[in-house]
Amino acid sequence: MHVVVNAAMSVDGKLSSRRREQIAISGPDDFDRVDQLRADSDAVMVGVGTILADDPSLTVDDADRRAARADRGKPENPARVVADSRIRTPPDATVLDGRAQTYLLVSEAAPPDFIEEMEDAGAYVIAAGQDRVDLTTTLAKLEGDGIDQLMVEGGGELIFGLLEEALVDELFVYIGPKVIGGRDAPTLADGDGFIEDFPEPELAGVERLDDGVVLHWQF
Ligand SMILES: NC(=O)C1=CN([C@@H]2O[C@H](COP(=O)(O)OP(=O)(O)OC[C@H]3O[C@@H](n4cnc5c(N)ncnc54)[C@H](O)[C@@H]3O)[C@@H](O)[C@H]2O)C=CC1
Ligand SMILES: Nc1nc(O)c(N)c(N[C@@H]2O[C@H](COP(=O)(O)O)[C@@H](O)[C@H]2O)n1
Repeated sequence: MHVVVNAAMSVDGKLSSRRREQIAISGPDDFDRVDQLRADSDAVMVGVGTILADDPSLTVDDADRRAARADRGKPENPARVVADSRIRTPPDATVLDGRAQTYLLVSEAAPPDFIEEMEDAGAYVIAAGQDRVDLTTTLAKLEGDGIDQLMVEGGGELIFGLLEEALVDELFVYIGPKVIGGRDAPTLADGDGFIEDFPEPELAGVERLDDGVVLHWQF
């Protein structure tokens, strides 16, 4: 499986403010680039923190891109994947609207009645890991289901979890003209942080876009 992480961050590395509400960091050209990345992917993944904060659709906006996917024999939209250890995804979340297949990755600690509720809402549930999702195992199961190209849109906890398990192949970071600040605001990679063996990706590209810049890193 090839894993591509994409996120937009402020000048000071924040994905949002301490209120964890969605903030417009990038502009229309960057959203178009992100839409193309979605269209090129078999699935788009987020953590449940992003579901609760943003309620994203994770679908492809551009009708031509959806049609091009259908011409290639693929579903119009990539599958959606949510890492949600104990199931906090609301049954009325937009990712469960039936516009694409949705996988919920949960841990063994997920309450069985919640699992049933999610399955009733149309999600395909994959469980691995004691207290939090075992990302290596669950991504391998997704690959077994035909997901070869996985795009990850955040947030910071999930991105760190993937980096920690050396599961990231590429990272696109849009840096927009805003300073958000705040010690409790989410950053690109949260979790416990590294204290040694820091991942050291190579810079593969730099592009000016909207009023900011996209950095492309390869691991
Ligand atoms: N600017 C941008 O591009 C984006 C910004 N955001 C922002 O990020 C914030 C949400 O990010 P976070 O709170 O960090 O939540 P998150 O979206 O990273 O989700 C974290 C949750 O994922 C689940 N998880 C399960 N297994 C895990 C594992 N092995 N490793 C890590 N997480 C695991 C846990 O339930 C954990 O609480 C919101 O404020 C949202 O607006 C989110 C996506 C993109
Ligand atoms: N690329 C980008 N730029 C920004 O300025 C952002 N705030 C975000 N946020 C993420 O974009 C996703 C929106 O999804 P839908 O369009 O609703 O499908 C979501 O994951 C946000 O967290 N991204």
